[in-house]
Amino acid sequence: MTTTLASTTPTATSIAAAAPRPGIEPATLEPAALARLAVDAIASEALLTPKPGLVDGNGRGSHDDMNLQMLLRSSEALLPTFEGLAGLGQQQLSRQQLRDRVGVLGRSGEGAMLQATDGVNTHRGALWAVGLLVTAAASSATEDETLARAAELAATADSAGPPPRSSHGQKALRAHGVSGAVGEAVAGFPHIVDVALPALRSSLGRGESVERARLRTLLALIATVDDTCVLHRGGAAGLRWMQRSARRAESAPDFDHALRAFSDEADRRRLSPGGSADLLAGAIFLDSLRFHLQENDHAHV
Ligand SMILES: CC(C)(COP(=O)(O)OP(=O)(O)OC[C@H]1O[C@@H](n2cnc3c(N)ncnc32)[C@H](O[C@H]2O[C@H](COP(=O)(O)OP(=O)(O)OP(=O)(O)O)[C@@H](O)[C@H]2O)[C@@H]1O)[C@@H](O)C(=O)NCCC(=O)NCCS
Ligand SMILES: Nc1ncnc2[nH]cnc12
Repeated sequence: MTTTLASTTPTATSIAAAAPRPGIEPATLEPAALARLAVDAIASEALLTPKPGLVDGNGRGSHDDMNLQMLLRSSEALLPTFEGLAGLGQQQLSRQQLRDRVGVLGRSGEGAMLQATDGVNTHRGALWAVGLLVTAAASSATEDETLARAAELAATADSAGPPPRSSHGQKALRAHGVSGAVGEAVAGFPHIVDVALPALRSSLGRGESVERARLRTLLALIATVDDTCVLHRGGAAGLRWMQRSARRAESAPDFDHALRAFSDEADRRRLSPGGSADLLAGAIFLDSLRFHLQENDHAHV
């Protein structure tokens, strides 16, 4: 049985009321519905405000070459790629065949993103993380299975791929010995599983708003991720400052004031936690998947 996506917007109360359940069935969602959830997750991250160093509803953060409209255009441009990835995930292919076809589609998605942004790298990391999760979710019965399949896909060599390019991430990886976007995926997205989803769900469980829960989740990620975007611009000292500031803001008595101050200072220092933003989108995607499946499930009771 396949289910199309109900056009419902999660509210704090409805999400908090939905207890985790084993045995949910992502594989019953149509590729188009999975793709819409993926794009919505990436767009929700962009719209979340205020964020330290990142583009948000207040402005460009520490990015001279991006703005919110560009990020929203870029998210929407990824819709056909996500739908194609979910379709691939549902085909009977060997692991290697699937990896190679995902690589081809992922690179063409990067092309669509760059066309929508006149060449600016807005969402390479989001396409990588959420693309793997969408592919995996299309044929998985639980959240754990989705994460395990995504990790397996990331760990499989892309035999159709070009030689690795010299990206900011590659340079940070060499200079600082961190594992970056690839290491995160191969390890099964530990920052989504152990940091982001617990932060998101515990905040929602306490009755906080969806927006507050996502801001707390972003801070929890910034405090722990070795973000190659921060390393590229600020080196090890920049990363240490970013992580310490996120921890302080997270536990400050006046959360809104502390987050605003952190955001202003990160903008001023020109530091941007783009990797944490992408992992937040991944966590929102997984959580929204669970929410919609529960909604659909309840509708059938
Ligand atoms: C395998 C790929 C990820 C490519 O690998 P590559 O080594 O080229 O990529 P990296 O640079 O290492 O990382 C890619 C992006 O991942 C985000 N990221 C950073 N750290 C982490 C982390 N610890 N965990 C998870 N994710 C992380 C980050 O993306 C965000 O930052 C982008 C802006 O970055 P950049 O342009 O470098 O920096 P700016 O500050 O904007 O530049 P300046 O203004 O200073 O000039 C932004 O896009 C955010 O998304 C990293 O950039 C993968 O892409 C790949 O192989 N693709 C091939 C196709 C494929 O197989 N796809 C499969 C799935 S679809
Ligand atoms: N909100 C954002 N601002 C800048 N870069 C990003 N990469 C992913 N999300 C981003």
